[in-house]
Amino acid sequence: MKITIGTRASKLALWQAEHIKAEIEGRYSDVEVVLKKIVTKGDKILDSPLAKVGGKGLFVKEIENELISGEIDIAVHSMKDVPTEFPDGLELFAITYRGDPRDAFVSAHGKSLAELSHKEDVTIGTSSLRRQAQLLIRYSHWNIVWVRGNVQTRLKRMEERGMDGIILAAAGLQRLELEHLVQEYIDPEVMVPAIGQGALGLEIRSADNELKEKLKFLIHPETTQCVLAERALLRTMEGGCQVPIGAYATMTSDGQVHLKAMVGSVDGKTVVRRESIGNDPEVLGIDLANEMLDAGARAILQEVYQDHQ
Ligand SMILES: NCc1[nH]cc(CCC(=O)O)c1CC(=O)O
Repeated sequence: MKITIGTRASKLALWQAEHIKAEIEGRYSDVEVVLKKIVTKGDKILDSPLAKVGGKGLFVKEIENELISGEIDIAVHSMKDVPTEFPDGLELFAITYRGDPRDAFVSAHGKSLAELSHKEDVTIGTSSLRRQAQLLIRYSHWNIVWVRGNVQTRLKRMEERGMDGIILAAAGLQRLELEHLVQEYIDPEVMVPAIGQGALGLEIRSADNELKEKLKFLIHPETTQCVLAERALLRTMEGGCQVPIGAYATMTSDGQVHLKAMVGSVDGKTVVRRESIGNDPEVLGIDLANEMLDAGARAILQEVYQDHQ
């Protein structure tokens, strides 16, 4: 049997696809997995201002089209880039084990966030409103600048533009064997991670029952429950990937889902934080989102959408 995985061509995407390929081939000696690289709209406009307002699914549409037409059988995504809605005929079949969910600080001159906190004229790069908001909550006098592109490009821009550092996902740096660049890992309480950060997701055709049967071993039940709660919250807030929303869920020792979330204004001046514990990830995410919307998140998000249209 041959299975084709569709993937973006960035080093990180390829690592993730290779990782799933190795898992499948390690499990079945009679299955051959091949990778097909696909260029997405998001890849083409990476450095344009358009990418900033990109909208939902900039990195997945072309891949989904190839799934529908049968060119590929599986799409491997970073969970945090997967839209909350799927086209007819496709589904998010598996959420795999979650790696490191944290954000990481890469420092240009070996200084920690605490050391930089007293300095004037600090410039930090990020490509996420979530990270920007959470940096400004603590360090309101810092200058936050936009860096886009894949992990390697962002590191290069940091040097070229003389920034003091950038924030990246720990999981991405670890997968690219760039862990040595991390100055510090930021506690998820201080910087709440992006929805699904660190987990991988497999999208397949809903009707492909044979493949589903074969791949069910990749499903990680605890991660799935946690990420489903985070995604229910995001969906209820109608947030794409470019919103200042963070959510991170863990399992309690008695098997419940503990969801913590924050919504912050882009300038870091207003923030709504809530947490809750429950058994049903969907209900938990939806209820917490509604509670937060009523507690000020609705106003924050409306302002973000107005400014970024
Ligand atoms: N938005 C890009 C992206 N998508 C997934 C990761 C990292 C890996 C992950 O979170 O699973 C990154 C890089 C980053 O945010 O620094």
